[in-house]
Amino acid sequence: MSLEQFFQAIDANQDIYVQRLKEIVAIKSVSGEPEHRSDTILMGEWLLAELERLGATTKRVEPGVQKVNGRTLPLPPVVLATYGEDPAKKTVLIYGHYDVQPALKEDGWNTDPFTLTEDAEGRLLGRGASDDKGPVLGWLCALEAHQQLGRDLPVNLKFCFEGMEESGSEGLDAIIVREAHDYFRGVDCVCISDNYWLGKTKPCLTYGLRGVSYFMMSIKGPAADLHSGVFGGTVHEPMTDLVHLMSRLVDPQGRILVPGIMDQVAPLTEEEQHTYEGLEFGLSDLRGALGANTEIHANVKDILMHRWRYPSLSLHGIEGAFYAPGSKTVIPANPIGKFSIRTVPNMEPAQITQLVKDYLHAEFAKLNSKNVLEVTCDHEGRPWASSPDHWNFVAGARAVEQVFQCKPDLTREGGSIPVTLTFQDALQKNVLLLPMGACDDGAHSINEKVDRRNFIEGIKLYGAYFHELARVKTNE
Ligand SMILES: C[C@H](N)C(=O)N[C@@H](Cc1c[nH]cn1)C(=O)O
Ligand SMILES: [Zn+2]
Ligand SMILES: [Zn+2]
Repeated sequence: MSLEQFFQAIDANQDIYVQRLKEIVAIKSVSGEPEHRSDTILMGEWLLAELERLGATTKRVEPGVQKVNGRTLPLPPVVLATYGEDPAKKTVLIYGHYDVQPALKEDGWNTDPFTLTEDAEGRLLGRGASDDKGPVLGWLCALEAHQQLGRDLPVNLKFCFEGMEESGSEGLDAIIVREAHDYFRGVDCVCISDNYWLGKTKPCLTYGLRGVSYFMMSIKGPAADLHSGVFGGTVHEPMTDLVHLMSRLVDPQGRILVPGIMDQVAPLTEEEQHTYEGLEFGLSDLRGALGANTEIHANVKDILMHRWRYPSLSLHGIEGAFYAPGSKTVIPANPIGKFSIRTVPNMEPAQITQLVKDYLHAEFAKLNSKNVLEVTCDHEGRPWASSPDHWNFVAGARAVEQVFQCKPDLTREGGSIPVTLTFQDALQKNVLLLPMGACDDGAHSINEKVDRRNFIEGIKLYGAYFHELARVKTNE
């Protein structure tokens, strides 16, 4: 089949695809919120039904249960599917996630986060539009378009879609390891579309990710919240201890204050130095995505190195503290500070957790507080760094050239998709990250969007990738 015909079909169907994206953005699959667990499961079921409609053989895998604040919640299903089993064709495994980050209109969204809304610039606004419902749906649209044109897919497909990626991918690693020589037998390469272009115009292929270790720091004091007029000045206030400890984690220049962390970072090699050259990325791209001029580093190379190859520590929030409008005079009894460390090669998650715990307990001891500190690591995912020389990347680059008439940038990513390393290790196959979204999509933020252009050209890219995979020589 000429790719031109396929591209025309995607253009002709684009409104149907956008409508379908609207349908799934409306499913509030927020994995981190127990009240949306049933919606998250529903989203998994939507995918199972859609895959079956497209003629795939599906398998629903239950990862088990999760304990949240004393409640036992079922984990959303891992959706596995197979489409085509022709031994003469290569088999590519596609991974994506159907859960999303929390979103409230009151956070500052201009539109309802769960109603996909297109603005005058062709931005499709809605939670998950870019991360990761747009890409997940995109793969299925590329498959459907082939069927509508009466064309065979040039590759066999396997799918693995999970519903807990935004909450530590609980249960997934064990399933991948278990299925590596069973359901995933015969897989030749893996492709994940769950990150973003460096800028707004040029596509990229991605060969590295940072890991993430997510911490909860609880300070327990009085049995219940207190009246600050009655008790203020007479008790050790948990918030005072917590805010002090949180201020000891990272300085305003982004330097991590926990001793020993930077010692583990892989040294910078001459070869790596060159990977920051010639990329289509400038300060204006960063500022555009930030919506501000608040960058720490002055030049592009430093910015990218601090996103890709150095760790960072971010403070996310405080649970159990007063945050509503008004001026409630309360002393919170048990606030929980949340922060995470983005990890890089050669950091070892277990050692990082120990360093953080030891440091925070030592700092807490200096306060002579009678409150009780507990530090836990909620989830940890390892960093991943690969090489873009594999034929899987060659196929990805050729697909980019077919759709965008340019060579892709080769990038690493500051975010984390811990399952990438699991696939690479358990299957012993190459993993390519092939993003659909742009740098300013606002994933995890308010007003998340995917541009109509990225969504539609992204579907073309996935189809072109299937064809280039079929064509590429495995020794290229
Ligand atoms: C890059 C990917 N789309 C993503 O957003 N991953 C999350 C994974 C995560 C880990 N803990 C919570 N979410 C991320 O990088 O934050
Ligand atoms: Zn995400
Ligand atoms: Zn994602």
